[in-house]
Amino acid sequence: MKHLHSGKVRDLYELPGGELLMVARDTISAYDFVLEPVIPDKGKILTQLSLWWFEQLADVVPNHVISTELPDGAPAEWAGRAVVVRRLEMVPVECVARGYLTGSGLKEYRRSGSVCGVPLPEGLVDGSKLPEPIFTPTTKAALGAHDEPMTFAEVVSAVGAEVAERLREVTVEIYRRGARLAAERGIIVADTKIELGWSPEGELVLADEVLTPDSSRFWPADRWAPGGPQPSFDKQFVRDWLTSAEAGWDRASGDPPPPLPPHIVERTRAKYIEAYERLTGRAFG
Ligand SMILES: N#Cc1c(N)ncnc1-c1cnn(CCN2CCOCC2)c1
Repeated sequence: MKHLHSGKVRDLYELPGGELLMVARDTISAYDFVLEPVIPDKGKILTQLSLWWFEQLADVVPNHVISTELPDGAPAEWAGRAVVVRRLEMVPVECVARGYLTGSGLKEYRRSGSVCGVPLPEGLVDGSKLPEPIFTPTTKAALGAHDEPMTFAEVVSAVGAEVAERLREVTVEIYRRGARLAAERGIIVADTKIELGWSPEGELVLADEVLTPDSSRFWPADRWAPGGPQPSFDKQFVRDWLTSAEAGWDRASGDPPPPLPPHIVERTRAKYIEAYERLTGRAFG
């Protein structure tokens, strides 16, 4: 099959019939590096979580999933982490919704009191819950470049008013539904990025992955403490080890980080399984 795209953690292939095959790798990224070694089963765990969310959200927006059966010719090791999807005309906007202020949104807020042109109350800090979830779209930067924030007016210029309104409505609704369900299970979804595309029939369809720790910030709710960086549900063991004296890594050097030790790999794998089982109520395996 023909390779089309590679992201940090997933690849896209073209199948003979014109559909696409989206394959999740077991790789994990931190501090803008793809780390070594992989986290066993991460691709399968997050693919199964995303498939579950697609089912939960089918009443909000149709999705691009065709089949989870491994197509002929695909390596057996892709089983469980490869999804046959419809080929769409992707919308040229990264659709992001935020329910909490952190990362690039916090930086923009500190400079301007707003995020993507949306004015926010004074006095917010890192990790603050926003009064309402907001649509904070960005451009789709080329590989290696940074996505740039877009105001809603810029989205309108890019795709027209009606589509812009629909992008905002779908993105915020998916965030609200995901954040509410996750909160009931002890996980804060601080923000999420979705990808939307047009089907040949002109329908707006949810693509990519949805509400996974790769597309969203997952925080343990019982450790939420606004006023500084929040612990990551899935990546905190990795971040703490990489910045520990034991790792001996100088982040400012630009050198790639050292490989993760086995106990960090295993504890991180366990966190992905914990997120899957708490959210879906299903045992992984
Ligand atoms: N999903 C999807 C999809 C689709 N259903 N139809 C056409 N194009 C795309 C597509 C093309 N690029 N991306 C960006 C993110 N990719 C995700 C997969 O892994 C590689 C990166 C999405």
